[in-house]
Formats: sequence, structure tokens, C-alpha cells
Amino acid sequence: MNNAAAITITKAEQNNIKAIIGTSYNKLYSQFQSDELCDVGNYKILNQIGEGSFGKVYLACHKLTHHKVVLKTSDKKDPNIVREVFYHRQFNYPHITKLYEVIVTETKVWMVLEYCSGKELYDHLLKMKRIPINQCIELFSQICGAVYYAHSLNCVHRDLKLENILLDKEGKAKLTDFGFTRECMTKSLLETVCGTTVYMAPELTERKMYDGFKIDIWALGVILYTMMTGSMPFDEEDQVKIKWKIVNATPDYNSSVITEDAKDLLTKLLSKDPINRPTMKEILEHPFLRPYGSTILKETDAIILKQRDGTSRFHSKKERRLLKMLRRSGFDVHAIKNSVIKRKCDNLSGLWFLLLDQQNKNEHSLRPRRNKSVLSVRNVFDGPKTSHETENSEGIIRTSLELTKVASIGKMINKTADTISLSPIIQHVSHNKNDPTDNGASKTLMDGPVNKTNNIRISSMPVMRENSMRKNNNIFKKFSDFFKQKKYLNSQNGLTDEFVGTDNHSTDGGSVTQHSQSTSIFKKTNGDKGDLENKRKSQSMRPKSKTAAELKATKKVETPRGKGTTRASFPSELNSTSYEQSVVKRFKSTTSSDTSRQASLLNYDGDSLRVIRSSYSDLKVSPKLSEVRPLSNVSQFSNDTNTSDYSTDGNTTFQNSFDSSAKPTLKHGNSQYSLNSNPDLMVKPPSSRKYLRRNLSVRSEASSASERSSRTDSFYDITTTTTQIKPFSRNKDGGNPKDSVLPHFSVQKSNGTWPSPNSNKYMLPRRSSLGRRRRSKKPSFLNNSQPGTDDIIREESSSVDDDSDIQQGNFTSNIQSNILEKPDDIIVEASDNDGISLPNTQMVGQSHSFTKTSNPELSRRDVSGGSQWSAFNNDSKSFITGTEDEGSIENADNEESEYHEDPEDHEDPED
Ligand SMILES: Nc1ncnc2c1ncn2[C@@H]1O[C@H](COP(=O)(O)OP(=O)(O)OP(=O)(O)O)[C@@H](O)[C@H]1O
Repeated sequence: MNNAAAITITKAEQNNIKAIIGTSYNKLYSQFQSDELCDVGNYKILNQIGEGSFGKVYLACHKLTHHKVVLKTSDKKDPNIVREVFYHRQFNYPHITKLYEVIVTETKVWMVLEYCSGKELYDHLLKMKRIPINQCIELFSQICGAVYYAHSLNCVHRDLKLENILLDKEGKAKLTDFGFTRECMTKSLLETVCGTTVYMAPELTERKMYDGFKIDIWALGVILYTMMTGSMPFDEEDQVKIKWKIVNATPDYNSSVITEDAKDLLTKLLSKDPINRPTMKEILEHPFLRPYGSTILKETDAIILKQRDGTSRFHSKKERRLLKMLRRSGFDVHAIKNSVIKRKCDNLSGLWFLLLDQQNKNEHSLRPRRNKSVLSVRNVFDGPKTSHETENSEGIIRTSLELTKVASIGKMINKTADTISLSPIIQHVSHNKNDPTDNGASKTLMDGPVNKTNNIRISSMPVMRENSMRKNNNIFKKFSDFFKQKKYLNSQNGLTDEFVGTDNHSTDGGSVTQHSQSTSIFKKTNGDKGDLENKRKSQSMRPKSKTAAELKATKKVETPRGKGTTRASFPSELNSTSYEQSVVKRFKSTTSSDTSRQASLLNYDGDSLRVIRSSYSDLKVSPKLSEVRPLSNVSQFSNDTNTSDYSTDGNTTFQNSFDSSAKPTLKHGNSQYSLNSNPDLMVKPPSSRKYLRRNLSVRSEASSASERSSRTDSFYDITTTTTQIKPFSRNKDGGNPKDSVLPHFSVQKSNGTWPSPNSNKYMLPRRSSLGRRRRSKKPSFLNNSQPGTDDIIREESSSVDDDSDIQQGNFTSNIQSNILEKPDDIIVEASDNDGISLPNTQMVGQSHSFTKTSNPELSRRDVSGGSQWSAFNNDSKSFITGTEDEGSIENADNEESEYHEDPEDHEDPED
């Protein structure tokens, strides 16, 4: 009988074990099978926070540092991502989002960016309706600082807009999205039409060749105007009108919101003639931006200088401290330095910048506490003490330091708010009783009882500061619940009604392990009152708390099961991993189902493609479109842009084949848009386009129109402005295989939107919301400007007289001439980069009114630009690791001489 019973039990156990193994196995299997994306490199994806033109944007967490970052994904084949990474990685400026790392997978490129929790300036403006003037000045100065910095590196952004300015948690502006950026040193005048319509300068809308710096400055004018007034200066419901206004109309400078100084600056920024627009330096020095502008200018100049002088790298105290820490931890410091110097954007430099940021953050947040602590230590040492006190104090200090160390490690481990340590530990040794700094105010919720003998205040919450404690009230609630639960378990298990501090107790699997010396500050005195508040009350009622030395002694007596770590004592629901996982799960389920039309259109994965199809069917667009790479103005044009700028993808600057009579012209203040036959296009008196009106229009035509439209439509509009037939004929003719990027055009055709060659449709506005479908949801004034907020890059031929340039022996013009004659041959040659080796000063000087020669700043760039750029590259120890000239990138990467051995590598920088 007994044997049979034993066998039965064993079988049950076996079954149980089998079931457990089976479950684990299935779990692992389903993990392998799952399409859910949880991790990318060292980053754990938390949730999706945005969607750009090229891919999704996720909030993620760096697993090693618990630093929150943003992962911006893009299709690997998208040439714009190369541009974005190429330029973005060169920037290291406080008001530009940091690019920590770039991860390239089989199909995607992941950019690891600094997380700006304050969202876009656009959203901020929506919330505020109008930004108060002081904030305007501060934010605009920061934005200008970022642009000044980029311009100083001879880079132009070309897509400055409210949506591309993010706010960090402190409300500081950060410029982002360098998808249209290019350098302007090798080519002074650009021709690729890009940007967002409402932010476009007149010369862009008129498709003239333009100075990249000046179009950024115009866009800054639009930004400042919009920030101040809450409405856009040139906003209309369709693009033709917008363009007309940009070229002809003067914005309404409402004196109730725009001061005289502001008006003066705005008028200069929004000068129709680019020559009259100020330089970035002039802007920052403008009286309207005082005092922020000049401060930013100085700071930026200092940053630029420091970065050009690459030798200063790794020499700051912070950097040296970090190097030392890494070296001691066994990291290959040389490899890290090398990676940082060469801007490799790999995981080593990623780790470096994240740690540096973290150090800054920690320093910032811990400074007050540290000061206090130092003071306290000094008091302990310096003050007259009895031998007994001294002995105790030293012990206390040792203990304090030790425990603080433990706490820091705990903090590192439990970085997430929900996993902050609760271990009772000495937060600081208090001042002398008579110390005036030791006032009652410091006796906060955070403070534990005071040991009267040694003037030691023991805090139950060692790491968290008061403010963070307030911020994380929910954590206390959780702990309170946790303790309640523990109490319940204890009572179930017949344990005593006593809690012990984390450092002298441990929990494992939900059970509480007692310590013989149950002197914890969490000792309960009051029945079921398990919440922290009550515990604190009970603490203060206790006549004497443990000293640090006692705590230390207690700490050593670990319970058999407990490690005494803060982590171990967490209830499972507070474990960061499980918490994060649950967040990810929640997110995943929502993202897979939460596929709005807008989101899905931009998605590349299979699931989303299905939704794309349905979305397109909703839109009555051929579902076939979605099978191909989702089209957008930006991405489509990016091909053009990339080609025109770099000629690397086989695409080309299409010759302007449309009839010259159809060319946009703006002579004597008129343009193609001032068609008298169209009353809609007649000049209207500038109206103050207020928020309210915009809201209304959002609901009406603009938003619905933008919903109907797609980036494809916009692309159609753009492509028709360039060669309409050639892409096809070239393909049909079996032209240069490098034209392989051109299927984008045939896609357009398949959409039925491609006009007949003789069509004049390129003149018509496209109601494209362009990648702003997400924005169309917003009940905002900017929704009203949907039609105008199209990011576009148009490639078109120069408006200059090519022949004359050829006669002048201009290299670039010769290329342009070639383009016109033999489009197939341009594929390699025709690009903005063609002028790399031969700066086009002659053309600049002779063919254009807004030339660099006529503008001091531009002249400087034009004349000294080349040397400046290359010198910069050489001098800056790869501060800029490359230009469009691949050779220079190679050189930068291979040139070991650039790498400076840091003597600190071999010695303790702190010593
Ligand atoms: N560093 C960041 N911090 C916080 N949010 C971000 C960050 N980068 C991007 N986002 C969010 O993701 C959204 C899309 O990002 P972003 O605009 O850079 O993508 P994009 O592909 O360049 O889009 P578009 O070209 O349409 O402007 C932004 O609107 C913003 O809300």
C-alpha cells in the first residue's frame, strides 16, 4: 500500500515536472517564433512613440545603463538614411539630438538617438497656442545655436520646421532629422528642391538655384513667426496659393504679439531676396534675442573651437573619470576611444556617450546631496570630538561610503523608478546639532530618525532624493502593498509581525526572512498599518535607531537565503525586467493592432502591409502600391536628392524637359502663380490666421483633403515638374542599369497619377499631407496647413543659363549641359557633388544675383570654404569623419596618426 502510494506521488510529481518542462519549452519555442521585436542590439524596445517618413520610432532602454533612448528605424535601402547618419553623426552639440549608435541589421538601419521626452515644438505650440515671448526668445536662440553650429560645419539642414525641433525634459530645444542635410562647401548653390512647402523660401518655390544657408534662415523666420503668433506666415489651403504667398505676400506682423525688435528680425529673416537675409551670427546677435542669443553664440563658438581642436577630447575631468572607471572594469579603453574619435557610431562609442550623459545626469541630480554629504563628513572629521565620537564617526563614514556604494550599485541595477532600493541605509551623516545648515527643513519625509548620540540621521530611503520620492509616490504605494502582502503571508506562516530593513533581511519568493536583531526602521508597531507613512511615524516614535555601524554589522549577518540585496526583496511585479516586459507586451499588442492608416502606410513589415492594402483600398488606390516600398514625397524625393547630391545610386538630376514657357518665373514681383485668370490666386490682404480659424479648416477641407491624399500624390506632383517621360523611356530602352532606382516612378504610374507628357498638371496643387497624416489627426492650426506641410525634394535642372556656364568653362555647368544632352550619362556625373574638386566660384559670381561674392558671409564660405572644410577635417581629429568625398572618410578611418594616445590611459587621472 505504502509503495503504491509512493509511486502515485512520484508519478504526480513527474507529471508536474513534465508539465513545467513542456510549458518552458513551448514558451521558448513561441519566443523563437514570435515576430515581436523586443530587443535591438543592447536596447530593449519599450514602445512606439512615433512614425517618420521612413519608419517607426521607438522608445527604448539601453540595457547596460538603463538610459532611455529613441530608436529610429529605416529601410536599409533608403538612401536618405545614409545621408541622415552621415551628417547627424558629425554633430555633437547640446541643442542637436545626439546620435549614439547606428545598428545595421539585415534589412534595416536603426539610429539610436537621444530621447527628448518633451516631444515636438509643434506639439508644444499646439498646447500653448502661442509661445510666450521670453520662452520664444530662449527656444529660438537655442534653435539658432543649433543651426549656427551646423552652418559652421558647412552643413545645411534644409528641412527646418517645428516638427523637427524636439524638446527635452527640461524644455530645451533639440534640432533633429537630418534627412535632407548636405554640406554646402563643395557646391555653393544647390538645386534640389527639398523641405516642407510652408517653410520654403521663395527661391525654392520658384525652383531657382539657391543658397542652402539662406533657405535655412528663411525657415527660421517661419518658425519664429509661428512660435510668436500661433499661426504660419504663409499658409493657405493649397500649395499653389501657399507658394504664391511665399513669393509675393508680406506676413501680417500683428503688433499686439510681435514687438518692434521681433518684427525687425522677422522682416530680415523673411526677406524675399536671400541676399538681405542675415547670417546666423547676425541673428544671434540681434537685439530681439538678447541676452540668450549672444550667450548661445559664445557657447557655440567655444564648442566649435573645442571640437576643432580634437586634442581636448577625453581631457575633461568627467571623461577621465569615466575612462578610469571603464579601464578598471576591464573595458578596452583604446577601442572605445578609437570608436569615439572616429565617430563610428558603434556600440562602443554608443556606450561611451550614454555613460557620459548618464554621468552628467547623475552629477546634476546628485550634486545637492553630495555637497551636503561632504559637508557632513567634514563636520564629523573637523569638529571637536571625543575619542568615542571619532571612533564612531569613522565607522559611520566607512559604513556610509560602503553603503552608499552598495546603494549606487543597487541604483544602477534598479535604475527604473519602480525598482528603486528600499534598503535602509545612511543617507548622510548629519551636521553638528548646532550647525545652522542642519535646520528643521532638512528633516523631510526622507529623513530617518536622528541618533542623538552621534547626530546621525538615518534615512530609510538612501538613494532617492526627496523630490524623486515625491515623484514616485506610486512606488511607495507599491511597497506599502508589498509589505501588506508580506504581513499577510507572515501571518499565514506564523511569522512575527516584524519587518526588517532590506539590508538585514531578505525576501525570496515572497517570504520574509527575519533577522534576530529586528531593529529595522520598518519595524511595525501598529497592527495592520503597513504603509510607509505609518512606518515612518513608527520610526520617529522609536527612541533610538540603529547607527550606521550597527547597520553595517547587521548587514554582515545575512540570512541563509537572503543576499540582502534590494533586488531580491522586490515583489515580482516590481521587478524591472518583468515590468518592462509587460510594457513591451502591452505595446506590442497595441502596435500590431493599432495600425492606423497613416502608420500602416509607412510600415514595411508583412502585417502592416496587409493593413496598408486595406488602407489603400479605403483610399481607393491600387493595393499594388503597398506591395512596393511605401511611397512618400520624402522617400521618393530622397532618391532624387541623394542622387543629385551624391550620384551614388545611379539616379540623376533630371533635365528639365518641360516646356520653358511653363518654367516658373518671377520677374518684377510676379510669378507663375499670379495668374490673373485665376481669382483664387489673386493677392489677398494678409489675414491673421488664427488658431480658431485653423481648427475650423482642419475639420473642413484641408484635413479631409490631406486624408485623401498620399505622399504618392505629392510625388506625382513633383515628378511631373521634372522629366516625365524620360525615366520610362530610359527603362524601356534598357538604359543604364544604374537607373534601377527609377521603378519608383513606374510605381507612380501604376497609381494612375502619372500625367500625360503634355499634361500641365504639375502646375496644380497636390493636397498632400505628406507624411503628416499623423498630424492630420491633430486639431491644430497646423492642420490647416496640411497641404503646405509637404516634405519634398524635387530634382530639377538649374534655372541658370547652362550654355553661358559652359562657355565660361564651368565644370558643373558642363555637367548640367551633359545632363541636358545625354540624360543617361548623368547618372554618375550629375550631382551636387560634382563641384567637389572645382568650387564653382565663377558661376556663383556671374550667374546669380544672390551669390556668395555679394554676401560677406557667403564669400567667406565660398573662398575659404574648401580649405576650411578640409582643414577642419584634418585638424579636428575626425570631428567630421568625412565629407561626401569617400576618400576623406577612408583617410579619416585609417589614419592612425589621428588617434592620440591619451597619457591618462596609463595613469590614474584622478591621482
Ligand atoms: N529623439 C527623439 N525623441 C523623442 N521623440 C522622437 C525623437 N525622434 C523622433 N521622435 C518622434 O518620432 C516622430 C518621427 O520622427 P522623425 O520626424 O525624426 O522621423 P522622420 O522619418 O524624419 O519624419 P519626417 O520626415 O516625417 O519628419 C517625431 O515626430 C517625434 O515625435
